[in-house]
Amino acid sequence: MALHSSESLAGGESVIRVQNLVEAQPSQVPPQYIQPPHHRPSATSTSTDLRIPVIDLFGFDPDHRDAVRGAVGRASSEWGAFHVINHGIPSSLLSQMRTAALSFFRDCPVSDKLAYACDPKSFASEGYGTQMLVDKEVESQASALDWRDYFDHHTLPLSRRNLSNWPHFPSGYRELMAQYSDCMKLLAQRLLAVISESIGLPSSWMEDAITGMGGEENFYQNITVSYYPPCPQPGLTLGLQTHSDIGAITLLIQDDVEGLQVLSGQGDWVTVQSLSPNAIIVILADQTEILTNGKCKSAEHRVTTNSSRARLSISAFHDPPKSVKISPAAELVSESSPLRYREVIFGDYTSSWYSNGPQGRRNLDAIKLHN
Ligand SMILES: O=C(O)CCC(=O)C(=O)O
Ligand SMILES: [Fe+2]
Repeated sequence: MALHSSESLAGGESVIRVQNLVEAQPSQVPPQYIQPPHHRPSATSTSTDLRIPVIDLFGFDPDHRDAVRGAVGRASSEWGAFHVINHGIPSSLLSQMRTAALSFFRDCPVSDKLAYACDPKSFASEGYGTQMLVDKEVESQASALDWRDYFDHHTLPLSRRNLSNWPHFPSGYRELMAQYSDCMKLLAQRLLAVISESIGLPSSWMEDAITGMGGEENFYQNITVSYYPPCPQPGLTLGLQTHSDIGAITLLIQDDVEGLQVLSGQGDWVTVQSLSPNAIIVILADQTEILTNGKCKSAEHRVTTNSSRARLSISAFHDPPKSVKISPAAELVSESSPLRYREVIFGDYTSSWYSNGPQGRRNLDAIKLHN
């Protein structure tokens, strides 16, 4: 089965990005992007009343710590996703990052972008890509290709950071991305401390567990810029299929085009509102759910498409290294709260995720203990 149409582009590389498909102004999407009926946005229940929580962090002021801890604890167990404001990251950095990322996708010629093409044969390789890997789900037609192009940056630890792998256009992009990476790392660390405290554990607990006590060199971060071109048939497609994030905590910014949706506890899809350009969206991921024995929820989410405007988001993923073993905190396991997940090695978990496809929370469900 042909999973993506291809055409020969400058540089002789046979590859297609969604953005190139759209340039031909098709009235219909190619069949490989059409979701099976039960995955289509039109077939799933969407709530317009619900909103993910908005949490004021008060710049991590100790005088507000108790209130912030309570709000983060509630949002983590009910939603696994929330907005944060007054997080300490300058709004100018967020807007410069959005502008630079959009300019790379909009203004950089295709042939220049393809100079950074990621390796389609390896998982999570760095660079400019689109969903090309054939996971079992796409192969069996249980899902379809994402209506999305992206640029993945390996940002941390510093030993993985090589600025020459990142866009040279627009000017200053590389330095800006490096600065953004450092700021997001700091915010992730501060949020992990609040989350640890919210479940009654020492502030350093989550970060120690994720890094396997390995410190800075074991604090992994990837930053993905996602670009969702307008889609002629939004009812049939998804910008990004339903999934939960693999790692520990994702920090995301979006532009003023909505599209990200989170699944509520009641089973309705809730659109993440375009709040203020300064807000950052926090999405808790699978390893956080495992470590907290289910006290924090890994949010199931997806991205819908629209026919009029391209959408941009920037996700900073914070992950354990492949070798680290992740299992629920002994302190959170008791007779009234039995062990809910078996231990995983993070590298095994990611391999299974990439070869099976996310299928909602299937990979997390597969390690659940039913006791
Ligand atoms: O584009 C978005 O808003 C979400 C991106 C996302 O969920 C991801 O990259 O894992
Ligand atoms: Fe995600």
